[in-house]
Amino acid sequence: MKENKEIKMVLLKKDNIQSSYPNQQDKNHCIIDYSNKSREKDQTNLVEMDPFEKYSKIDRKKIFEKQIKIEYRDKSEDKNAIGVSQKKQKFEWGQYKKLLDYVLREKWLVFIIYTPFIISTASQALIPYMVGKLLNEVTKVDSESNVKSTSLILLGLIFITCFFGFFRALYTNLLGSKVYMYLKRDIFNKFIGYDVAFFEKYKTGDLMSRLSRDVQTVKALVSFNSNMLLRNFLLCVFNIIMLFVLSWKVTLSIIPIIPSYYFVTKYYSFKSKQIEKKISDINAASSELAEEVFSGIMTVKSFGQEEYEKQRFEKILQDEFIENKWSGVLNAIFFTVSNYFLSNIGILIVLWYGGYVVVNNLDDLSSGDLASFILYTTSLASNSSSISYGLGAIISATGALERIFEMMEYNPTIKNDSGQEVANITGSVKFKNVVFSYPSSQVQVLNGISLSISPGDCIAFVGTSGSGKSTIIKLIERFYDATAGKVKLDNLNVKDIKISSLRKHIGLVSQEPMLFSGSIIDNIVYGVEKYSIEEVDKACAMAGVDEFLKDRTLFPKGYDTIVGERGTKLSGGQKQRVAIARALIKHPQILIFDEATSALDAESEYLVQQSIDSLIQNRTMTIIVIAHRLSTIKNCSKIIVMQQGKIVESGTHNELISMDGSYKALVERQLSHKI
Ligand SMILES: Nc1ncnc2c1ncn2[C@@H]1O[C@H](COP(=O)(O)OP(=O)(O)OP(=O)(O)O)[C@@H](O)[C@H]1O
Repeated sequence: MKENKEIKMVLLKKDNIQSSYPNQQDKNHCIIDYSNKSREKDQTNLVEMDPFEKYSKIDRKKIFEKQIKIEYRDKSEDKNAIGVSQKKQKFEWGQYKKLLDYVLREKWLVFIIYTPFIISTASQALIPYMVGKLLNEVTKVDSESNVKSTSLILLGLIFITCFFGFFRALYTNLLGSKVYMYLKRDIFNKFIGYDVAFFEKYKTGDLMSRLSRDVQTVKALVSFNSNMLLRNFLLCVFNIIMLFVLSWKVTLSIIPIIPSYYFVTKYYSFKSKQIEKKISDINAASSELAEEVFSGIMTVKSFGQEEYEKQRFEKILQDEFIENKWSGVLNAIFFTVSNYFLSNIGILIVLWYGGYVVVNNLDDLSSGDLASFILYTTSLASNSSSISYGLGAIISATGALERIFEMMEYNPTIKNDSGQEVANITGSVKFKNVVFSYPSSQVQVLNGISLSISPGDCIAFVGTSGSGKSTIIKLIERFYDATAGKVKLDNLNVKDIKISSLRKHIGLVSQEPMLFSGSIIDNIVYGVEKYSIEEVDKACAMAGVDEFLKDRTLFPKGYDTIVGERGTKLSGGQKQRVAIARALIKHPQILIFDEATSALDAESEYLVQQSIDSLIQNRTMTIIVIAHRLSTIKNCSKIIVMQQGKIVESGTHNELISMDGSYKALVERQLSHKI
């Protein structure tokens, strides 16, 4: 690890910084991932830079005061180090083959789209030609009947273009919406089935982007961009043919304009993509800040930090404004050059040289043909610039597809569909020499845990913070697999039990109860297919929900009271009691309380504690508790004391007190602090 004094010596191109983030285990240790490839190639292009300018959450003041250590990681050779979103995007056929599978689920629609597509494109291509023909007729004397018939043909072409164009647009949008629905459904269904490690590997923001922005990009590709690209390409080819047919001499005179159009548009889309990327990064930073501030509004207010947060937001807004300003400048330049300058210059050349050709009879070109020629020229210009737009859209869609399919092809270590169904269990749990490290870290969190819990036991885990108590629960629930050793339920290795079957027998009440928006009863019967109202009443009575629901002035709708988003309309204690009722209605053989009262105030803690204590005393299932309350711990058949991933003591309350060890110290500390 390099010390901060080196920070100013780091010479890196801005684009070479991949990410900078604090180490999860140690906030005073920060990691900067960078790619060093271009260092050898182009030393002159390197600049001394501040690697933290990307609005990372790292406290910059602390960095420069050298309170934080910086570790640089050269990721040049590490292909997986760069998130897909940061890879250079290019066309990849493999991704499109996967997308094609989705598109071809609607074979008939694809077939239907291409019929109106071909007809509308062909008729549109003929319109400029017929305009020229009409002009020729108009300029002829005594040719009224031809004017009429030519006008009718032109009208017919316009009608055909509109009619079939409408159906083309309608069906391509329908196809795009269907692919969008299939893809979004598959993404959600895949994600929800993945193991917990997946949700640690990818940030929630990334998952949300796959489901929103990326699928939207793919939808735009299917419903619009791919179709338009093909249409523009066909029109370009047709325009060029028509220009040569009308007059190869005048065509040669405007040839230099066509590539100019193409290159101006290409440069514009390249530059605007760069600016868009910056704007989108800044935008993400502002959303992140707003989300953080609004979700932690109590803390912000209690520390009186409203002004500070306003300033942080203002700084981001200013940066966003500058980038938006540049985007505006770029747009103004582009539209002036392409729409005003190049197109008008093109028309001028055609009229000037074409007029000269017509007047001097240098080619077989009439004034009507000249009008067709101008229309084909402008059509060619706009179609060729649309092609480079379309190509840009395809490249962005490639990136989106790559990100989507990378996550959809994630291979979870814990699979939902393997293992056997277990209809009934007695509720015994065994750990045999269990060793465990979290997938995201090398640190060994459990070091050879062996324990045995008999059916109907009440076991309490106590110990210092970070000693591994909650980790044990996660292994019983099989959120993770033990790195070594065995976790057994009723003498069956949990790895051999089907996940849904395993979790059906376990009721978990965690520290922060997660309620879903909906009514109280919706939350209680969450995940239960069949229930009777008597069962709900019984679970509510055992959990103490009936205690607060009795108050009809506060809860006039009883079970049907809407709890609000994440249960915000209920107090912490009320939410926790609903969570207990939710665990009980499953009739679990193993009931787990993981610090169920620690996030509550004293009054709520007392009420929830009463429910837990009575459940323990009248228990009909195995109960596992992580708690610091002496009353709860005392009533358990066994207390396991943990320290640094190891069991250091175990026994009943009285046995442990007589051992005069860690447990006794813990109890004394608790009594002296009246915890
Ligand atoms: N998802 C995770 N990824 C990496 N490390 C983790 C993860 N969750 C917990 N840890 C680490 O595992 C260790 C044990 O954590 P655990 O939550 O089991 O402790 P605990 O005894 O329940 O603590 P507390 O009483 O404070 O809740 C801690 O050092 C913690 O930093």
